[in-house]
Amino acid sequence: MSKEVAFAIQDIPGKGKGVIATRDISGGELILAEAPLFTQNSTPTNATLLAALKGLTDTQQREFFSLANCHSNKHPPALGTWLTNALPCGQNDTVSGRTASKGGIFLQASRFNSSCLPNVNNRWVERDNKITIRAVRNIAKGEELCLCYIESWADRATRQRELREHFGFDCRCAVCSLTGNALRSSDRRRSSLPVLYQEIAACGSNPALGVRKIKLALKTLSEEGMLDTGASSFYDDAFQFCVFVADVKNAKAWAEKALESVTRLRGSDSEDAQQIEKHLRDPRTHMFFGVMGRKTLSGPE
Ligand SMILES: C[S@@+](CC[C@H](N)C(=O)[O-])C[C@H]1O[C@@H](n2cnc3c(N)ncnc32)[C@H](O)[C@@H]1O
Repeated sequence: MSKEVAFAIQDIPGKGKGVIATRDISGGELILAEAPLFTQNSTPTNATLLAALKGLTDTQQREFFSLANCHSNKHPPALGTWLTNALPCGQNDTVSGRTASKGGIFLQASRFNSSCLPNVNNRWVERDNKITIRAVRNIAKGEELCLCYIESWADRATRQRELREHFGFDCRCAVCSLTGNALRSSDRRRSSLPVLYQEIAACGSNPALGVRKIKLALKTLSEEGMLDTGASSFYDDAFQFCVFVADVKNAKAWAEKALESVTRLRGSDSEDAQQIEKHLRDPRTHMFFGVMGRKTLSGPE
């Protein structure tokens, strides 16, 4: 991590507290690595939370209850505070259906607000028992640092419904504030992404079509300003299609894009990055190399 702390937690008008960059931050930079105050399985009850809180010091209990609680009308304080602040401790990805089996409360990481065009990404590092937060792009001093709490590949009405129901606020991020044609285009692009994702997954017997659809998905992400956060799995899929048909040159080109993207999002020490790096060195080591007979596809533009 860089010598100088990159952020400060402060009051943000209309959002309670939030996190502001106190200096310029480079894309991929590790901003925070923090151990949880405590963790729970992904669906705790008020009783399991109270039992966990008993194991904490008075100061830690006060710190927990000083976090935001947007569910104070619906749930007891411990559960309301958990539901407002818990972050996944494991892989959490609603598009692919992976859901973390536990969550955690973090005194700093739980202060990051949400945007549908986030500039930071969270990852749980099991080995270190810590959550890490990285910049997904260059960030200027003074910008607010935001995660995205929900699945961002959805139209505005869906995103707003989720954020209101689970986090009690009306999102006014740059994307939710679009109007007219700009909003319609954004909605169309974001709604098309989960469909493309499924279609690409079904292209195993037609890698050439798979790569064409991947290029369309990447164009869509780029137009939506989401390449930084959304492209890595598409790059990896394109790499795999090239591997199926023993297209070494294009497999390497896609793997390079995947590695660059995953490293920025998750760090070079992440399992995903290490796996891609291994295949980048020699795509022939991939278990599905050449399973479909030789063919030349295309590389990234
Ligand atoms: C995990 S907390 C984030 C930190 C919180 N703002 C605080 O004061 O501690 C989640 C809560 O922050 C607020 N919040 C997060 N993102 C927001 C946004 N984009 N606009 C308004 N409020 C937001 C909501 O009240 C939400 O329930």
